[in-house]
Amino acid sequence: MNSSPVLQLQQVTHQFPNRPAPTVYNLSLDLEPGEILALLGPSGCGKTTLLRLIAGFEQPQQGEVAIAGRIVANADGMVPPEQRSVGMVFQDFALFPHLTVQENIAFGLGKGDSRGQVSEAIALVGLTGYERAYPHELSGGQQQRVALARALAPRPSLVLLDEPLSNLDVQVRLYLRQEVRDILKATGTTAVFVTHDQEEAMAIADQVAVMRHGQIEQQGPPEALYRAPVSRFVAEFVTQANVLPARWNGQIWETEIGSFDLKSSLSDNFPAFSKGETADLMIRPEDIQIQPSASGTVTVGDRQFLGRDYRYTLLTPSGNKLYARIPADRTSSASGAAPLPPGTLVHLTIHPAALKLFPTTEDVVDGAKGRSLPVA
Ligand SMILES: Nc1ncnc2c1ncn2[C@@H]1O[C@H](COP(=O)(O)OP(=O)(O)OP(=O)(O)O)[C@@H](O)[C@H]1O
Repeated sequence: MNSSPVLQLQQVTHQFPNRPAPTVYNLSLDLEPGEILALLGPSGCGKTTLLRLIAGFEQPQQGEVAIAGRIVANADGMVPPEQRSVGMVFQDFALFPHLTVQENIAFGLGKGDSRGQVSEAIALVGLTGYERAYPHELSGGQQQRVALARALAPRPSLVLLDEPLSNLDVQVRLYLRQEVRDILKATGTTAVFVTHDQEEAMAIADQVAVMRHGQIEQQGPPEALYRAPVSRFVAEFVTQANVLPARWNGQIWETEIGSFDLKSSLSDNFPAFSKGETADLMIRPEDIQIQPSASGTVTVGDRQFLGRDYRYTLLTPSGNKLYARIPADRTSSASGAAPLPPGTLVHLTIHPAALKLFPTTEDVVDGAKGRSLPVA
């Protein structure tokens, strides 16, 4: 089996003429055959621009893009999109309204392609029987399946999907997530898709690349990003972790909610610290356990029922917020943990092995600002 990368980017840089800084900067990545890669990151980090560089709608000023072993773009020139063996799926479906399902799918096929490829692609996305329907006669989810069938029908080396589910209702998104993954896997398709939804990225992709300021901050399987985020940014973006300041007292890390021995959770490249220094402590919402306690210093601010679990908003003595996710089946009679009404004083239990420490940074994920907590 040929295991050379289907997609290879080497030190790719792209800057729009009217922008003060590159949108994609010195970015390298490899994608193996049959793998699905999610480009995940906040608005404006360069995800779509990177996808357009791969598709051939933008040309890099530096570096090189190769698809199926062929260089398709560098600073000297580029192969046009239609000659890259790449299928595209867009957020707005981009179907031709005056063409039927089968005509839309046949549109991208060359002369040498068979009619059988159209019916094969229609069957693949579960739309057999809808061949003669027009896009306006289909639901949003069905239209996006037509777009996926159209992208897959020519059997491209690579399929690129730009926020393919973001125009759909939440229910449709949830089942189409699984369907898209199943279809890509069934056909052994190598794919890159853009999303700013971390749950979607984790659900669909084999590899997730978290982008920030035009670079990949971390790339790996979803589990690796979740368990071992390399930075506070990745931790907050991927796990929506709580972050609070911790101070090294020479022996232990002190925080507003307790002290922790963090020897096992310090990353190898963490700089040496001296007494009194502070760092950012990451606590994942699912690693917090709460018990009602009259001597507790943290108060339940709010409680939301999310089906399988409760999401508690906890207020620290200084009034800042921490989020905890507690399984809903852990009833108060069994463990005293849930459901607790707002106003309850609680004691927190957090296993130190689940914690991570990062160098203090001000540059946090949008929307996560203002969550920092003072050290007691
Ligand atoms: N054609 C363009 N000309 C100038 N600047 C552009 C152009 N396209 C994108 N940009 C800028 O490049 C930056 C990255 O845009 P891009 O669309 O790649 O981000 P993104 O991560 O996909 O964001 P979003 O999730 O909001 O779609 C933004 O600051 C954007 O304004």
